Amino acid sequence: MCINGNTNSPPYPQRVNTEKREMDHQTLQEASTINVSSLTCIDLANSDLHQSAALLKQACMDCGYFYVINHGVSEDLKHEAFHQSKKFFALPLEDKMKVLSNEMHRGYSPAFEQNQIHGDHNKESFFMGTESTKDDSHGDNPFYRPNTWPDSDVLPGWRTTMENYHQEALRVCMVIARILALALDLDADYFDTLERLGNPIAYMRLLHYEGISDPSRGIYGCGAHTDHGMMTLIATDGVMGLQICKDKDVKPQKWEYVPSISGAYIGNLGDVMERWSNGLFKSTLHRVLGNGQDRYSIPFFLSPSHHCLVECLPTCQSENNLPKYPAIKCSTYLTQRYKESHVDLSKSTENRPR
Ligand SMILES: O=C(O)CCC(=O)C(=O)O
Ligand SMILES: [Fe+2]
Repeated sequence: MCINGNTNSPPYPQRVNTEKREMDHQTLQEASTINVSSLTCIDLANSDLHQSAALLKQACMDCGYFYVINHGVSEDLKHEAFHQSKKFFALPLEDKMKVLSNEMHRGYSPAFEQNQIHGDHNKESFFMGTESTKDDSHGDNPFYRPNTWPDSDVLPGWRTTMENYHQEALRVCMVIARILALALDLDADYFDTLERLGNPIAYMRLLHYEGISDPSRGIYGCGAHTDHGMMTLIATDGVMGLQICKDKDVKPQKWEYVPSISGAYIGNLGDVMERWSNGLFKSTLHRVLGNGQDRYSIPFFLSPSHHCLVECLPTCQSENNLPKYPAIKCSTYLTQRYKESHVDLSKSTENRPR
């Protein structure tokens, strides 16, 4: 399941046990027909960055999905984030509705939100972004706003846990961004500039899937989509559900499960990265199926700064390979993609990138 290309490391120790646990978890009827994807492991402790870059490049050209190990996020913090997430979703609906998603799309969204166009989504979620006030340098920009938090009397420590986790996930993404730069024949710090990842748009979403999907009726945990930003870092509670479709044009579509590996993140690229790389790196179609049991996950979505001009990277074009996508400001692109994937019931012009 995990192809660990780092020949200096021992095989990833959790591999066998985790696979068994995942298969125990999945309760779908036809286990023998389940396709499970093999993904590359990127080891962030590998000091040979060029070796990691070569591995990541192959993974990004193939499907843009990979595992991330030795990322340095403590298991305690991750565990605490899931624990607090479960506590929030276990609150009575009326308590959760007190932090209903605001016009900035931060806060709680109940299951079967009525504005998604890729099927009904049988999941509830809580969205938060980089904490920012109107008075700081971002002014009125909708991508940088204050978050909505549950009452600290009801959930003590909740906000601190989520802010710490957000900060750690961002740190990991910044490390991956350096390896991505090398994989694209750029300097390692190419994405680190103020315009690119200096003030990134960094959202995190707590998700609770309620277990039931019925694709024949258009009901999914999460319908087929690509992520809009640069990259996503996903932690799950280990319950199977995430599937990828490497070639969306092949009919019938072939879906492969991406199992979680204990201690590892699942990383994937989004559409901004596909545009930047002129289509060399893939933003792959994915969805989540319910399999009869609750599932919790925490995806973290990284996009460049709102004013970053997303245009074909210098190393991804030539006389024979001209830019395929017009240059576009990051905030314009994310707003446009959000509108395309949601029916505007709220009349809100603001954005919530995925
Ligand atoms: O829950 C997951 O595993 C993936 C969620 C996802 O794809 C998304 O929220 O964009
Ligand atoms: Fe996604």
